[in-house]
Amino acid sequence: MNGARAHAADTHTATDRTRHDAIDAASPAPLAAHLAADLPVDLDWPPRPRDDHDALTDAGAEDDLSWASLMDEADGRGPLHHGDPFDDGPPPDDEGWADHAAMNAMSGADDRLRDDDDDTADRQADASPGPDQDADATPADDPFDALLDGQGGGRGRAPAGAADADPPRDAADAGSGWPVRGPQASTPGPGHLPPAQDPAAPRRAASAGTTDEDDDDDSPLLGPALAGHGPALGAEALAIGLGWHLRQWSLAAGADARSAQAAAQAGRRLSRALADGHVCLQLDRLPPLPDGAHWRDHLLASRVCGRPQDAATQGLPLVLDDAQRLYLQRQFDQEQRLATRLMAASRAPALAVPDAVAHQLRALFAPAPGRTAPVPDWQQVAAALALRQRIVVVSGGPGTGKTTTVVNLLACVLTQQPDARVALAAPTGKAAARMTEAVRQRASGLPEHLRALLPTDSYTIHRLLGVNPMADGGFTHHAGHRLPLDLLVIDEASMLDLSLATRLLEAVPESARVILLGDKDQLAAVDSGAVFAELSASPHLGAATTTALDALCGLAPGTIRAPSATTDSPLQDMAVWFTQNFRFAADSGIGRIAREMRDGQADALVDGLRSGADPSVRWIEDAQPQPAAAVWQAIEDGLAPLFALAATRTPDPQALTAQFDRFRVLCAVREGERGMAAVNARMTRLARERLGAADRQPQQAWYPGRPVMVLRNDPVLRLFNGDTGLCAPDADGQLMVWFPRADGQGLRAVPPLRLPEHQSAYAMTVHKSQGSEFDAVLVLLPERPTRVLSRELVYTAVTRAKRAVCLAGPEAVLRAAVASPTRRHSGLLARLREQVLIGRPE
Ligand SMILES: Nc1ncnc2c1ncn2[C@@H]1O[C@H](COP(=O)(O)OP(=O)(O)OP(=O)(O)O)[C@@H](O)[C@H]1O
Repeated sequence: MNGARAHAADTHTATDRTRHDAIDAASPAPLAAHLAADLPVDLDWPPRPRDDHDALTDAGAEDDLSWASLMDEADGRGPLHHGDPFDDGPPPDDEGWADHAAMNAMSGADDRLRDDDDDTADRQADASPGPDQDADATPADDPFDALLDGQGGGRGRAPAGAADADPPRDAADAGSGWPVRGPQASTPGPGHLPPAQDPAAPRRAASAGTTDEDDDDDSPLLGPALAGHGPALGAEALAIGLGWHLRQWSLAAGADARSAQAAAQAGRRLSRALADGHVCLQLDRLPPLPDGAHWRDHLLASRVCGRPQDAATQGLPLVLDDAQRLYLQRQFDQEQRLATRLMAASRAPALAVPDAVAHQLRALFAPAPGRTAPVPDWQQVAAALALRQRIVVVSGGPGTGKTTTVVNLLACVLTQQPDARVALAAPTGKAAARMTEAVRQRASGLPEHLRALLPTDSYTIHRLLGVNPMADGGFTHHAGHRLPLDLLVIDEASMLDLSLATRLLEAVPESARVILLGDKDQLAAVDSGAVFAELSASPHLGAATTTALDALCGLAPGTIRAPSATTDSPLQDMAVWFTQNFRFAADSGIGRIAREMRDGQADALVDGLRSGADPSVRWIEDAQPQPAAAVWQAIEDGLAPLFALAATRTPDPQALTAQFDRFRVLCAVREGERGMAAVNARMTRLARERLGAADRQPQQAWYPGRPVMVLRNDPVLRLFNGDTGLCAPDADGQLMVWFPRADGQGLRAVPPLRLPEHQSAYAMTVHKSQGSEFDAVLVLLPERPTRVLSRELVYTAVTRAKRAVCLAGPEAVLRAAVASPTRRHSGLLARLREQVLIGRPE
């Protein structure tokens, strides 16, 4: 996740472990004994890790669906006798089977695995410092020129045969030139965290003495049986576990064996679909059952699956709606709650806009002298809509003026109500900090008295809601205890998954305005759902609304005509699209390739890349398993200024951070020779060589200039999954890790030994880069098409770049990505339509 990964991973860890325990405790001994009698001997365990091309909901994925094969599949019976990580021994009794929390727990565990899928820590093999090959190398004057023209000249190449062994951390730290400040050594000062009580201490104590690499184990939920097997296997184990539990529950409830088996199979596929970001499983995309049997009939006979409209089946673990969508109860419930909340906002009467505010709206969006604004000005339309409506969704690519619009909207709202309680938030700390800074910059043209009223801080959504493991749903603020707000702006809202979007909107008072900003063409949330894309798919404005907006914006009647919707959504008067880019000219390199990717124009994209016509875009065609020398060179050139700064006597944290934000390697995948971990490992070696060359004795885990990304939320330290920091000495010469402050003003220091789980961050996955921007990026594609590659992924990657982008990979992989737009199965629109029927008078 997310981000998300922007999920409260720490919070979830505890919760999910509890749920997992509940599942284990729920195993019924009598059933297990009964099943043991007919266990197959040739079980597929451990299950085959799914290969890159396994489309989890692909109808053709498993076509041998004879009843015998269904019975024999590793749907639960296998793991029971082959070291099933879910089976902790003889189950105590069968009472727990009635507890469908166990099934929801599977869903929660899936959520966590999505997080791990993206977050699996760095298993880097650091190198001892090698011989000084090029100590005197000076970085290119402008690293991006070098990156783009490929004229790096071999600076700082890692020496062949450099050892890959990491020195033992403690020993190395003790003998190194850089002291590493631990929790006790920390002296509070400006920007330093106090040596506070640390609830995470027991967890860290448990891993005390481990190396960074040891810390990176990503399988706390699954236990030793799956350690090191990677997230695909973990997700598969969860799917198997869910199938197994459904089958047991179904049999225990008196269902016939075939229906129980169908429930197990469907549950297993549903679990995989959730792990792939879908909210539900489309039954009509599954291969037919043998003997002409219907999935639906068997599922409804399985006694673990109910229809939404049947009160008697409420509380069963599976829900099957009339359009063949199969859900876990939890996701169905969230979809229904979100639809209810959205429809309530949509039905609320429009807010009155006083004349003074309308006047201000026209003044703020007046074109600059000498310029003609497009008619209508969609920025103005969006702001006008947000003055009238409770929830507004603004979708636009980078640089289309979303922040500018919000600043002007805030100015209008604060004119009307100077004491309005306004909050800015985003799914990640980085995005939140960027928004604070962008709002500050865009507000420079506002009158001083309005500027003074603008928020000076942004929140991560978790911080806004208040992560609280003891509270209902894990947050302090929820439907029963709403946020004290009049207006909430959420940036990077495309990263919101169904669960977080539901909780967030439920926690906002119905009287408040919510503005969701994002880009519908970017990657959706790592977890289930694509709420932002679904809400922004329909930019339809009703006739009454366009009439009112024309008047508010001072336009002639009939001027505003919304684009046609791409879906038949019952929501209207909610979404606005921004298409004009004010940062890049329409024909600029980055803008052009982003548009071609978004629109699926692979031929034009490849032709443009090959031509090399635009100096801001570079293409390194590279189809080998190992990145080509030119790719490594481009990466080294991009990082050379950071290494050079880090090797100075007293590297300045602020300067290092600014330099680090200028260039990033974005990888589509984590593992493999072209994955994030491999790039991080190689760049770590290189960094150490450079520091060694500068006589900085960098054998330790912590060295100046080491960038790290936090992988687990730590509310006490106010560090969240995805936050990046840089290691640099403080005024006392102690190595600290420096993170941007939430208010975007400067940095704060955290002692390295207090950090929650983290990894080096020279390279990051594209998923993790959402919400961040860099001057230049190098996008490293894998050698073959993989399941994670999509149009949205490459679009998101290139739009992280502000000045220059370098794409490296095989043409076939790029084409395959552009030809693969993501579609997430969900029933949100169906739930919204149901709400329309519910609200319709008899
Ligand atoms: N209507 C406009 N006319 C001229 N320039 C504009 C207009 N709107 C925005 N800009 C400029 O375009 C740039 C990008 O604007 P802004 O930051 O608001 O876009 P954004 O969509 O929020 O971008 P990002 O998604 O990257 O944060 C800024 O320099 C801003 O001043």
